[in-house]
Amino acid sequence: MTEDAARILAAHTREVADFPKPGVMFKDLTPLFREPEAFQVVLDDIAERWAGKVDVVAGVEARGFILGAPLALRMGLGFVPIRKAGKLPGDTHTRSYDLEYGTATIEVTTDAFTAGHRVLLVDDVLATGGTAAAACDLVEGAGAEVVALEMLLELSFLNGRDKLPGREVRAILVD
Ligand SMILES: O=P(O)(O)OC[C@H]1O[C@H](OP(=O)(O)OP(=O)(O)O)[C@H](O)[C@@H]1O
Ligand SMILES: Nc1ncnc2[nH]cnc12
Repeated sequence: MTEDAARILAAHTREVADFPKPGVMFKDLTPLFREPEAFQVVLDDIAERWAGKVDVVAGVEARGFILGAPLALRMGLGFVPIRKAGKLPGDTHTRSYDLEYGTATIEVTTDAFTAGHRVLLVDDVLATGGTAAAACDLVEGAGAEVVALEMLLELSFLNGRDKLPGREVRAILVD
């Protein structure tokens, strides 16, 4: 990420202690999402990095949608929603995983990806890495290739990258 984009991202992150559970320091990116000029700088940074190198953008519910859909449009690509369990109609692939503050199951429809498609996977925060690892598994189980992950923020003390060996992960490291 360019220094400009990283500075803007840091300036538009709000920290909320003890949310959603005691002991968790929540990194809230809604200040970024509600400032169009700042959000555009971050989207442009990601779009320029991956232009011509990916075929589709996928994002994880819910905050990955806020980032992924405008990014995909900006890149002239389609967007695939990876949703929490029970929300998508028809046949789905499913994965369950542990979160910093609970457990979750995510799904994608079996017709979402074309075999061999190069996927850019996006979300707002990499914490334990459970969501990202499960999402990679889903995409690749569906026959597509995860080219890289754009996560905006990475919580350094949770070592989420350990669950993503060999993956290209772009994110700003935060405490
Ligand atoms: O690295 P992990 O420990 O897996 O955590 C990261 C995930 O947690 C948050 O989503 P959350 O599940 O809270 O759902 P939301 O987007 O609906 O708020 C965040 O947006 C990531 O998807
Ligand atoms: N501490 C945190 N802040 C924001 N999103 C998260 N997702 C998982 N852990 C999180």
